[in-house]
Amino acid sequence: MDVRLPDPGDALTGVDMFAGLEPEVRQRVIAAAVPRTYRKGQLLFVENDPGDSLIILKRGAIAVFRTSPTGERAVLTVIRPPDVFGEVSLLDGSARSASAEAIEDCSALALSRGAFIELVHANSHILDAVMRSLGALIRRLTEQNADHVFLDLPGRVAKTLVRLAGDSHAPMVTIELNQSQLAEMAGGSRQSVNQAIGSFASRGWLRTEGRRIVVTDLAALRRRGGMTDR
Ligand SMILES: Nc1ncnc2c1ncn2[C@@H]1O[C@@H]2COP(=O)(O)O[C@H]2[C@H]1O
Repeated sequence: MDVRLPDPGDALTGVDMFAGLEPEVRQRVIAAAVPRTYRKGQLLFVENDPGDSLIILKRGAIAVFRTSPTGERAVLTVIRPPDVFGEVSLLDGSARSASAEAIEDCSALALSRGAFIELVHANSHILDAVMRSLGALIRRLTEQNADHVFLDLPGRVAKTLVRLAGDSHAPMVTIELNQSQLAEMAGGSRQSVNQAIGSFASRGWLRTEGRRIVVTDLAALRRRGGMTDR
């Protein structure tokens, strides 16, 4: 009997930017990329560093953040695999637009600027995907701007939690993020974010378990974050 095993995939499986590549080009990307590991708490780069590589995250989680002159952090996003980041400085040849820190132990592949630019020029699929990823970044920035104008802090906390829960349809979703990281993402003080979390917990929308937040009513958080129900 002919038994078909599931396709084990490769290092680029699931990464939108490299989807639809011919196998030969795909192999060239993998061959050009250098494996990297980052320990939890390790800084990958800080804003204004020269942008020398694109990072393809295979395992772990990375916080992308900016730091104010007084040292406060604003987390712009948390990258989880399979995803790519660090493309902005490679494309415009400028310095890193934000800093990146491993918030879990990570493994990744780093593609040098030269290899990335060569692939973008040689391959219309990659060019399309790069444009899609820049479009997505611009939409995200527009939404973040609007949230800061139109939502109060509990609304931003609710929306941040929904975003972190991803596309889950499960009745309960566990988010591995402590309250300071959540405050950095929602753009508020720890104290006011704690108050918002306490009020959501008292309504039965979530519960906290140490460094985790277990969301029990995603629909209620979606409504509080001004998001339309699916
Ligand atoms: N506001 C943001 N939201 C999501 N990702 C971002 C944001 N700003 C920067 N990044 C990512 O963080 C990276 C920092 O390095 P680069 O500027 O090379 O490329 C950047 C993007 O990949």
